[in-house]
Amino acid sequence: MKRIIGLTGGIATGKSTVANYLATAYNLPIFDADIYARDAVAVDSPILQAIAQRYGEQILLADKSLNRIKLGEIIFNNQAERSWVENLIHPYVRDRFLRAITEGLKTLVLVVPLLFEAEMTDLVTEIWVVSCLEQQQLARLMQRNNLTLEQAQARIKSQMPITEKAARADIVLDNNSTEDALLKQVDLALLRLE
Ligand SMILES: CC(C)(COP(=O)(O)OP(=O)(O)OC[C@H]1O[C@@H](n2cnc3c(N)ncnc32)[C@H](O)[C@@H]1O)[C@@H](O)C(=O)NCCC(=O)NCCS
Ligand SMILES: Nc1ncnc2c1ncn2[C@@H]1O[C@H](COP(=O)(O)OP(=O)(O)OP(=O)(O)O)[C@@H](O)[C@H]1O
Repeated sequence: MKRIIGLTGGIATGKSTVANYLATAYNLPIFDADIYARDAVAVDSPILQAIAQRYGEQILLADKSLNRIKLGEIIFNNQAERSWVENLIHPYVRDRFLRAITEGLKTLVLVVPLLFEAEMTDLVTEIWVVSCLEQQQLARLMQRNNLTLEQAQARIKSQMPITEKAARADIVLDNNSTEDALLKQVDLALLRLE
């Protein structure tokens, strides 16, 4: 049976840190929902055209690509608009995952920030949640993305609370301490469910 790890967590809780380690230390193939979601809105794609029709040409940059900051301002502050955008993009992301799973080797890792929210748990055989306290999450998010407190809080609030995600995990990776401490838990998690 294939082993398909669904790696999730809250925004900026440490998913990419874990995924990079799984790729470099264990040579595991990584498939990332955020990258597929970017492909979905490539210049001239039908999905980007639909977005431009709804929000006007101002949602595009001079080179016709998506103005991600503007779309973020809309969807992280308005649940109805977020659902509208997600209904366009998530089926595309799911389809790309399905193809990756069919073509993939024995063990693969799907990095899916919205694994629960977008109902993609059926794609994976085990769920890992990278978790940290909201204060840490806020600090890391504000620093990495250069966001104000309000902007960072809006993004966090648009996701399922991390405690709920942790309650539904097979493995919870605690990322309140150092990166080394996080990666040691990854070593154990890989062994535990083998
Ligand atoms: C709004 C957009 C343009 C902002 O782009 P930006 O470059 O600032 O962020 P990026 O795409 O790298 O996402 C960063 C993180 O934001 C969070 N996030 C993204 N979309 C959502 C969403 N719809 N709901 C909650 N959190 C989200 C995730 O934790 C993600 O890892 C972009 O996030 C987007 O297109 N979102 C809708 C598609 C989606 O749901 N993507 C999630 C993966 S399926
Ligand atoms: N244990 C840690 N100690 C200090 N900084 C950390 C730790 N873990 C992660 N970070 C930093 O926090 C930020 C978020 O981590 P990372 O990018 O791995 O999160 P993510 O869950 O993949 O984020 P996103 O949902 O936005 O894709 C990064 O700048 C990362 O370097």
